[in-house]
Amino acid sequence: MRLRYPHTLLPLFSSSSLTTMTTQTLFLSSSFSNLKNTFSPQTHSFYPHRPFFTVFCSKPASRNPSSPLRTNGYIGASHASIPRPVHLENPEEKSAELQFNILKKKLEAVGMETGICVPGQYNHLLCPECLGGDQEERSLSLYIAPDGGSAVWVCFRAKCGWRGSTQAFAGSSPHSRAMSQVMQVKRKRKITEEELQLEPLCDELLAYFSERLISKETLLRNGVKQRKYDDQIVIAFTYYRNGALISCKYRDINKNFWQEADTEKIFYGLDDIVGQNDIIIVEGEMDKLAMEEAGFFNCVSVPDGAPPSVSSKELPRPEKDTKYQYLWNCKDELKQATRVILATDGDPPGQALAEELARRIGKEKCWRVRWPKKRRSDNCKDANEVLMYLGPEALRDAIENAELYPIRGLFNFRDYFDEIDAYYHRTLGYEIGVPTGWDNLNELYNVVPGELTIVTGVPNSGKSEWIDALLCNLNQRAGWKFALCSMENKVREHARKLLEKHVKKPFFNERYGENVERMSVEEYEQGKLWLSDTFSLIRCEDDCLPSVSWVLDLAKAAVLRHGVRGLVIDPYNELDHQRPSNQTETEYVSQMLTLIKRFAQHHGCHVWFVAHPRQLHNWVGGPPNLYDISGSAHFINKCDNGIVIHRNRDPDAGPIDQVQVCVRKVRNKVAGTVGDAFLLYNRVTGEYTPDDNKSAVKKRR
Ligand SMILES: Nc1ncnc2c1ncn2[C@@H]1O[C@H](COP(=O)(O)OP(=O)(O)OP(=O)(O)O)[C@@H](O)[C@H]1O
Repeated sequence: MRLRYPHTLLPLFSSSSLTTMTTQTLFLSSSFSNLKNTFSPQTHSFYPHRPFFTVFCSKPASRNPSSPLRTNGYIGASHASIPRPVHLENPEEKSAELQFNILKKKLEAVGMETGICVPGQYNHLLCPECLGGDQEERSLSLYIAPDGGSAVWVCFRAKCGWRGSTQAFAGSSPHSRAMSQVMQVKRKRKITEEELQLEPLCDELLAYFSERLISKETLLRNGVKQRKYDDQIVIAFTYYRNGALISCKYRDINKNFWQEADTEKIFYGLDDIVGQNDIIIVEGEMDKLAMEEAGFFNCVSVPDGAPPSVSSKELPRPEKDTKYQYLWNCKDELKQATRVILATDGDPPGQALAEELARRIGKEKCWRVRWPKKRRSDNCKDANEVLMYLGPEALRDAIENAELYPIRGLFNFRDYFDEIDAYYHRTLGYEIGVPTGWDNLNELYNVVPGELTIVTGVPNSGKSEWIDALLCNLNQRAGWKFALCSMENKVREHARKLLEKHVKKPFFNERYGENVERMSVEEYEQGKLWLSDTFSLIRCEDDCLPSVSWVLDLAKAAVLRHGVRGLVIDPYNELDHQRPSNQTETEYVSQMLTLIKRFAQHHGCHVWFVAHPRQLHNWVGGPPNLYDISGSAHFINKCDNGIVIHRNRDPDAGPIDQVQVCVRKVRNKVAGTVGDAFLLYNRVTGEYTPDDNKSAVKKRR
């Protein structure tokens, strides 16, 4: 078999010629028929048109799964994966074999696996540059000339686009020349409408656009043309910059898109946004045309559609940002715009495109469009659908009602109106807090979900007792359930104290029972049910101290499993407070309280956190200050409510069962105000009642 060098391919293998290679020249070349005749049977499956077309065109943008040009454009080349032997019988053939082997070595030197490569065909390989991305696609299309003496390749992954060519021998004598260097070529062609043989749209295509409500005038203004490919007429969208034709994108009857080979990717309609303050970016040429029908000329379309999803990676450097080159190469036009309206498709890829564009343009000047409903259930997908289904007025409305592009962490009150409405109408309940159960204290303190109350007081002042009594009241009034992390309490002691308050009878009648009737077995059994139903216990079974995050994780589980509305952590010093050596206690407390507050807010759970005051040297028996809390002033700074529990121990100063509840801080005026309320403590049942003799409440806001 004789291998003949196809003269149409010769220019490919000089360093400059690859850039001048066009789809058209390859496509129209009469030599393909020669090739076909010459290389049978090896090339019997070699498609003269489509494969060249697909190899040397940029990646098509269509998301149509049936598209033969989709994703990697390899449809015509799949047979290349079947290795075919090359039979070389005479000296010329041996020489061809030699140069093919040299060529293979060169290709292997740049990382290509040439084991299954066949001359005269398109071979699918793993691209050594990008390794086929996450999917490890065989995205490199390698064409080896039928004589095995030269090769040209391109990677079809938009993010890679690696392309190049090489030949076995740079000169005439294979033995006298060193191996030529592998070249990478990324230069862009200059094109003209004449060269591309673009023609005015025929009546059939005008009718096609007319059905989509795109007028002839709009088509003319945007230079929409047609072109013959094979026997097919395709739509040609011309891409101009400063009045010069830069590229052309084609669309066939099956909605396959492809771009003129080796031309720059720019926005479609780029000249329309020059000097504009407001710019609209859409996802396709049809949408750009639709925008014009609605009166928006300041609109461009991206040249190659949307990505499947938002990239999780950092933004690449502009020169490496292959897919979005069209943004970088018109950055001046974009820079002068003060508002960029992203009117991409409403589907996930369209939204991913909006996000990718916004990431690059700067979200602060981006707006986004929500497409209106097409029918009762589904929304219009894009601008052209809005135009077709709802008309130009609706399209104008959609653009005029574009909303600010969301920026993570930056909100408007509007974003919270549902929540604020619920607050105003008090539909969630407890918006103004649950009363404590003691009328005099209710004027000062009410329990609001999601808040943090710090409770302090000197040792034995009755902090834990008072909190338990409060929980019992809240359960009785509002049915709240609680998670208890009370490290100092034995479980049975804690159960006793809670049951006494609930049943209002002593657990025992010895000593403190004072001949008051003891709770009956029935009452006790019922009480046990109430205990189990109302409280979840957070306890560290082993000897080590629990950390705050450990407690909060379990509290979260209690919220989700049992619907608890309150968490008690009693006391602070029984938690594990190991901190890094470079962190002060103040910093640590601040961070810890932030964690607790986040938990409270996120789960709408009120947290009572008991903290002891530091040692009071000259204590004269009065209530301590919140600033006396050991560890940090952050306790008072960060809490929503600060309460000091104090009890009188001097019979001359007043009744010794009197408890002073000093409300020292109330951040939320809806919840109460600062002041003191006096309760009387029942030693037998642990209950508290308002002290009627001391009903005056001091308010010192
Ligand atoms: N007003 C009061 N009159 C008399 N005894 C009280 C009063 N309040 C609490 N007590 C008793 O004081 C003891 C300690 O109460 P409690 O555990 O609630 O105090 P505390 O402030 O939490 O203590 P600690 O600082 O040790 O954590 C209990 O036996 C309780 O019955």
